[in-house]
Order: sequence, then C-alpha cells, then structure tokens
Amino acid sequence: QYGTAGFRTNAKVLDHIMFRMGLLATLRSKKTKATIGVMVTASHNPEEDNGVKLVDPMGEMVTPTWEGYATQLANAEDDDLLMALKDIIAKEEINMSQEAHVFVGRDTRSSSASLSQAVLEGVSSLGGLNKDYGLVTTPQLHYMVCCQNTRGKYGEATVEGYYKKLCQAFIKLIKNASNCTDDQKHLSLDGANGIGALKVREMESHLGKELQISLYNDGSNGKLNYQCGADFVKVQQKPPTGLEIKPGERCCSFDGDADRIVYYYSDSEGKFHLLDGDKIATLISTFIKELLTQAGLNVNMAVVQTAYANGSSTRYLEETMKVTVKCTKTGVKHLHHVAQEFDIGVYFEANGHGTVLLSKSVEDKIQQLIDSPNSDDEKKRAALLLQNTINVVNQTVGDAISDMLLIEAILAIKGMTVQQWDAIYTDLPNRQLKVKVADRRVIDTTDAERRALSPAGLQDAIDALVKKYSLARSFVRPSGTEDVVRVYAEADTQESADALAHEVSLAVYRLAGGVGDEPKPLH
Ligand SMILES: CC(=O)N[C@H]1[C@@H](OP(=O)(O)O)O[C@H](CO)[C@@H](O)[C@@H]1O
Ligand SMILES: [Mg+2]
Repeated sequence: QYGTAGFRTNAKVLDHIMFRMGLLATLRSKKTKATIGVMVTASHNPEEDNGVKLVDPMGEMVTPTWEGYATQLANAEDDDLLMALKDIIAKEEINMSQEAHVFVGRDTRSSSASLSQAVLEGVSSLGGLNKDYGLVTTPQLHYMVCCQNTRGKYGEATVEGYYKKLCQAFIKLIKNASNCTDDQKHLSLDGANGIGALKVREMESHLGKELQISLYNDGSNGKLNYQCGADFVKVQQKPPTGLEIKPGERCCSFDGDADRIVYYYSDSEGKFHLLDGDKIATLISTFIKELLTQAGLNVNMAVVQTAYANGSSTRYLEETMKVTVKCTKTGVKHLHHVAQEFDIGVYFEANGHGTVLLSKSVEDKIQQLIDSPNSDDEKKRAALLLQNTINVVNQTVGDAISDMLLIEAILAIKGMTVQQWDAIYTDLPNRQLKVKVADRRVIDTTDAERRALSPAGLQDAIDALVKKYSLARSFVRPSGTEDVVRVYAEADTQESADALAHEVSLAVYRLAGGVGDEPKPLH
C-alpha cells in the first residue's frame, strides 16, 4: 500500500514498483499538464530498505486518489499491468498525446542509483521527458518541482538556486541579531550518514561566517541512520553515536532524507534534553506571532500537530500563547492540508517534520507594509523580518536544512540559548513502543488516530489503563511505513509513561493478534 510516505520496504523487491511509479508519474504529469516529482528514498528506515514518494505540481504530496492508483499499479500482476494503466487513463480521461515531465531525485542508499534508473525507464517508456537531479534531499526535489511549475516565481529550479534563496534570506535575518558571539554561531550537526550531510557541505560556502557547523555522521564511515539521525534521537531519547556532545552546546540531527530535524543538548549534569518538532513549532510560531503584532497585522494563524504532540506543547500553545491548535492524522500530507486553511499555518510532527505555510494575501500585506511610505520603522523592520522568514522557509514540505536555518536565525535574533528555548515549557515524559501483530489492519482508529474503533475492547482497555496514572494519555495506531502497531503513552513521570506504554502494548498484543513473544516491561 502507498503508505504514510509512499512505498517503503526492502530494496531488493522494489525494482518493478519503481518502474511502475515512473509510469504513474508520467500519467500524473499528462493529467495535470505539469512537472511531477519522484523521490527514491526510505528516509529514516535502515540502509537495506528503500522507497518512493511522488510529488504533485505545487511540491505537495500526491493526492489520495492517485495514492490509490499507485497501490493498484504496484500490486497488478505483470499480465494485468497494461489493463491497470488503461483503467487509470480512462478514469482520469488522460490525453496521451499531452507532453509529460518528471523530475527524479534519490538519497545516498546503495540501492538508490539503480532504483532511480528504473523510475527513469518507466517515464521514458510512456514517452515522458525526465530530468534526473541525482543526489538531492527529499525537500530539495519538492522545491524543484514547485519552482518549475510556478515558472521560477518560487525560485530557480536548481540546487544552486535553492542554496542562494535560503542562504540570502538567512543572512538578511541574522543581520538583525546584534551581539551574537562566535560561540552562539556554532552548531553541531548529525547528518545521519545521509544525503543531508552531503548537501550541508555543499551549502556551507553560501553561509559565510554567519553559521559555523561542525558536521558529524557525514557518511564517510558510518552506516545510514544506524544509531544516529533524527528518528533515532527522538525515539531513543538519547544522543546519536558519532557526535561529541559537549555540555550546553546546541546540537541537531537530520534524518536519512533530510526532511526532519530535532535539536538537543546535554546539561552540566550530563542529562540529555530533546527539543523536538513540538518545541520547534512553538519557537517558530511565537516568533512569527510577535512579528505580526509588531507589524500591526491581524491574520489567522494556527499550529497543526498530530496525536504524538506532547500534551505540554498543546497546552502551552493554546493556554499561554492563545494560538489555535489543530490535530490531524499522522503524515505530513495531512498536516499540510490543514495548515493551508489558515493565513499562516505552522505544522510539525513531534518527530521534527514540518514547515510554515503562508497565504498569498499575507505575503501581499507584508509587501505593502514594506513599500508604504507611511509605515513606521518598527512596522517596517517587522515586515522585513517576516519577508525574510518566508524566504528561508521551504513551503513545499518539511525541510531539515531550511528549518535549521530558520531556527538558528530565530535563536540569534532573540538572543536565546538552547536552554532558554527548552525552558519555554516542560515536556511530559513519554514513551513510544512497537508491537508486532499478524495483521495491523485489524486496528481501525478515529478522532485523528487518538481512539481505536477496533478490535473490540481495545479502546476500553486503554481507557482503563490511562485512568491509573496522572496527566496520562495513550493511543495506538497501525504504522503506515512499517509492519507494526505503534503505541504512544505520556504521563507525569518517566516510570509511569514507560509502565503505561508497556501495559497498552500488552493489550494490543492480546486483543489485536500479537505475534512472537509477549512485550516485556521496560524496567
Ligand atoms: C510516529 C512517527 O514518527 N511516525 C512517522 C512514520 O509514520 P508511521 O505511519 O508512524 O510509520 O513515518 C512517517 C514518514 O516519515 C512520518 O510522517 C510519521 O510521523
Ligand atoms: Mg524523512
């Protein structure tokens, strides 16, 4: 199934899927009369895996109907492939004489080169024209597609153009950071031994001395995503191997295709502190809200989260910041669409995947303030900061490089240390676990995946377990990228969160057809 983020499985069985996604992207391009993107990556999953994501004309994820076609095409027997294609062509009334253009990109996995070749062959076999961007991050490919289809309005469809746009905006932002010491300009980055590391190296010359990055896990020795990267750090709640973490120093990790980022530091007692997507969303939305007030702009802004958002972050945003918070199903495609409903939508998954979307009307209002001879200096300054914020952001999809530049600029402008940022609110202790079941589709959820409708009795069991703890919350859902059921729990102490997560895992195991050994307690 075309899951949370496309197809993902062991690379050895993906050849035909890649070819077929080349075919599908070509049809999608003919249908939309626009360039479509195909990214070969399995993100944070192990090196042995691979996968593919389709990118729609504005750089967003492909629409649900076409996800359905992707699933059909992927599962068709060889003999039925032609029929399956004809079916899509008929349903979508595709004019086959229409030109097609497909952009292809890939991550650093050893299987990616030949798999992206299979995509390219799929494209040409239907007469599509392709451009192979080779090694790029997922968000870079999304960006290229958007630039191409907006005829350069969003930027130039080259990797160089991407660096120029983002870095120029970053440098303009950072000029507003008076008294920023060299120490504060330093960041340690874990590149997950993946494409992000490569691309940060490429970008560095555009940054001048404004940001000094020490790059670890750059792929020269270590294995992709192995005990490193944003997913490892977030789920394990510990620093990656291969990165020297000095007390108090700001560090961050990308994931394997550089569309996620998390920050962290260790305090003077050596305790590890994680600043995840929720903390990032809080920092960015607070910054934007302050600028809007200074600029005298009244626009409706929301933060979009998923069920994995820490309860403390939601409470802080709603109660202290008075910001609208929306909750959607897991997967950035869901968050993206809800964020689009607002003038400004800041969306982040707790794991660090997210970005900011701004409507055209907000961009116009900001431009008017900058151009107007009547705006006072404070308003103008705020408007310029907002404009450069927009330019540093990759609005097509969550982007670790772009998010990193924005976060670094905000911290510098606010003169804020990573500790001060962390202290905005305190996370509730939490735990994520996985349970293997025979068929994870037996679990059906509702209410943005916060409640289970089936199997019978599971939600009642979870409710009863949650009641035993204070400030507790727990939910389960079938993963869309792995063959597991995910369990999430939070509570007032780490012991309680761990115990609750374990007890809920047991309930899943017993009621949803667990396989293998029964889940064991964490302690
Ligand atoms: C709990 C969690 O982190 N889930 C991740 C994971 O999806 P699952 O459907 O949970 O496997 O991978 C997705 C793609 O990277 C990402 O969007 C999502 O947030
Ligand atoms: Mg990723």
